[in-house]
Amino acid sequence: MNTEVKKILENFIHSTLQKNLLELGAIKKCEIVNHHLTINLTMPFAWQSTFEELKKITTPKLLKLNSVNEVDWHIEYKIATLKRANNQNAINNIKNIIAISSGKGGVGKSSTAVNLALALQKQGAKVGILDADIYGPSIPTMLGTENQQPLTPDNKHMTPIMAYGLASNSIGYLVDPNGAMVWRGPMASKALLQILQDTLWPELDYLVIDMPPGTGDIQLTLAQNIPVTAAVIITTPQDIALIDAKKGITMFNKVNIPTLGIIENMSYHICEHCGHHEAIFGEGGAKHLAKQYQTKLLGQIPLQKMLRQDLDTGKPTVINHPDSEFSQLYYQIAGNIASELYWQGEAILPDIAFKTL
Ligand SMILES: Nc1ncnc2c1ncn2[C@@H]1O[C@H](COP(=O)(O)OP(=O)(O)OP(=O)(O)O)[C@@H](O)[C@H]1O
Repeated sequence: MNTEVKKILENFIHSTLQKNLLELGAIKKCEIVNHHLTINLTMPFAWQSTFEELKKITTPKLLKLNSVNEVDWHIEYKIATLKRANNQNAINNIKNIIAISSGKGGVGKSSTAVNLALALQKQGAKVGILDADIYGPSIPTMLGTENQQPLTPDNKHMTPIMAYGLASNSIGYLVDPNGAMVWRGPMASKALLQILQDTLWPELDYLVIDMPPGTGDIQLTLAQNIPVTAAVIITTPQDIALIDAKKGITMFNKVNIPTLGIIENMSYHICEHCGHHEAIFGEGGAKHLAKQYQTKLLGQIPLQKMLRQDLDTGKPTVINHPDSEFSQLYYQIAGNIASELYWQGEAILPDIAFKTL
């Protein structure tokens, strides 16, 4: 590799990189032919927006070199399969499972889960979402798929419902909304595990699971029995939500599932008229909580009418307003999640993780 090019690539520093691109082994080709530089990268975690930054920052530097007058960038993803908590068996075709959880209902767990799943996809990954929220399965409405039902080609397995490239399954596709509310205890956790296992998931780098809110028996049984890689806790800034978020972290600790971090939703309100930011539910709580439990504050999402309106029409903001500042926030948080998962985890061979039906 040309030493000057190498130096420029080595010097690219970013919060998603704990090693530089060369140490990570991400540069698969770096070749100059007739002043034409070709750089091929292979990344083990979803990284598309940082790749765009890399190009923007380093291309002008590379073009200043005498030996280069054109730069051609390529990226491909071979997302690493990371060791699951408690060495559980993998679900067929799924590399990594991320549980999105909240100690308390109504904090925006499902809204965040669906936008993050779509944002992970935009970051270059193959993604699915499982709505395990038995109390109020809202993902079908948020994806605009509430009138669809999974097919059962062999009367045992289900084909997931595809929406915006996401593979989804939900208890909401299978029972009517009123029926879902009466599910209790072992029956609910058993049904959810069955949905997870009996869905014919396509090959997925990440499956996002929208967990039922709370920290009771159902949540504990699920956390224990799903081969989760790591959990993310959603909270709002109110004291009451933060107290419950603590219970969530404690629950995951109890079953040895690492908490990747906390996302604070409805963090502040942006005035539609003057753009003023107001922390109506209080300030600093999630940051303090993350510090106290030695985990990260992965991001803060404002209270914003557009986020709710987009979900109500079945087109989450990441799809309906992909260039908005709110979508940028979701991309950033998704990038943080993918990189944190990789750096905190231990890569294992995918063929060990995969089992056949
Ligand atoms: N940042 C936000 N700005 C505006 N509205 C939001 C925001 N986050 C969530 N909402 C709205 O708040 C309501 C509750 O959100 P959501 O269903 O995601 O919460 P939840 O924690 O999953 O709830 P439950 O525990 O009942 O399943 C929804 O109408 C959603 O559109």
